[in-house]
Amino acid sequence: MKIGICGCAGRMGRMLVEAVLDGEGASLAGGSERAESPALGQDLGSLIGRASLGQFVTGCVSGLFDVSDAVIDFTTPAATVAHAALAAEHGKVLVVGTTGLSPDDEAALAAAARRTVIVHAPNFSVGVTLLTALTERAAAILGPDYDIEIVEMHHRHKVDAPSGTALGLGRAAAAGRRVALDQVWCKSRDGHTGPRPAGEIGFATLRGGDVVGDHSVVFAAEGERVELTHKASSRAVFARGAVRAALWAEGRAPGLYSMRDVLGL
Ligand SMILES: NC(=O)C1=CN([C@@H]2O[C@H](COP(=O)(O)OP(=O)(O)OC[C@H]3O[C@@H](n4cnc5c(N)ncnc54)[C@H](OP(=O)(O)O)[C@@H]3O)[C@@H](O)[C@H]2O)C=CC1
Ligand SMILES: O=C(O)C1=N[C@H](C(=O)O)C[C@H](O)C1
Repeated sequence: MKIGICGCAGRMGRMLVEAVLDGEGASLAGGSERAESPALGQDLGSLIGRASLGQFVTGCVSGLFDVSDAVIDFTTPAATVAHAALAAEHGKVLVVGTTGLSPDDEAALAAAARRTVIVHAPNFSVGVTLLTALTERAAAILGPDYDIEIVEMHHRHKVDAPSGTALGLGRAAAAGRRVALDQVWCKSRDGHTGPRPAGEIGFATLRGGDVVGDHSVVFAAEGERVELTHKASSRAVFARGAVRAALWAEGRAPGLYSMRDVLGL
């Protein structure tokens, strides 16, 4: 499968170029950056510290879709929405890792997924996908006596909060309790908050240094506490998962799929 990478010069973009080059069944179709990017014209091999590939960072994303069977996009919400429309137009698989999408952005992805295959996940690691499934089950089993708090820490460059993964874990916990997350969430606390309302799902966000991505789901009751934790120490786990999702997507019916679909969880 020929795979193109949008945002190929970014932290994840470079990991994705490596994962495609090293992935069985995958070959690199090319990589794009925004039209004004200083990375345009750079060799994709040199970009990741390997031998030259004779393939260069392009600003023509439509051309990238032309030469790809699947495109992987870890960029920004605005870019992802534009790429979803292009994927639908070209009938190509799109794998989206971008987080911080607004409800309108999510709706745009869902609309594009009526015409093509889109796999969208806030976290493509196998470990977090399992953690998400476990969180849903734990929330259902433990019930309302256990207060749910989700704690995440990421590197100082991260621009969205809470992380997409934290929100995904919150959604899973809410599903386990058969409630809608946006009816019960508390995304941050400050000042005289009063006691914790029953049924709330709380979030705490830490930022600093080079932390790749830590997530914990805490179930706290009177007399005991259960904590489920995942720590990523390399972005390679996200990149390998995204390539796995692209290969899985080949030949599927149009629709919006998740990493849980890819892993059958
Ligand atoms: N789902 C998952 O498993 C994971 C998701 N993420 C998410 O992926 C996203 C990217 O993260 P990260 O790599 O750290 O961020 P970076 O800022 O390092 O990379 C984003 C890249 O996208 C580029 N870009 C912006 N607009 C466009 C465009 N229109 N076309 C092509 N490229 C564009 C940026 O260029 P420029 O800097 O010039 O604007 C940059 O090179 C974030 O939303 C993050 O939360 C991260 C890790 C795992
Ligand atoms: O921005 C990041 O780096 C990450 N973002 C994703 C998120 O928002 O959950 C996934 C991962 O934890 C790294």
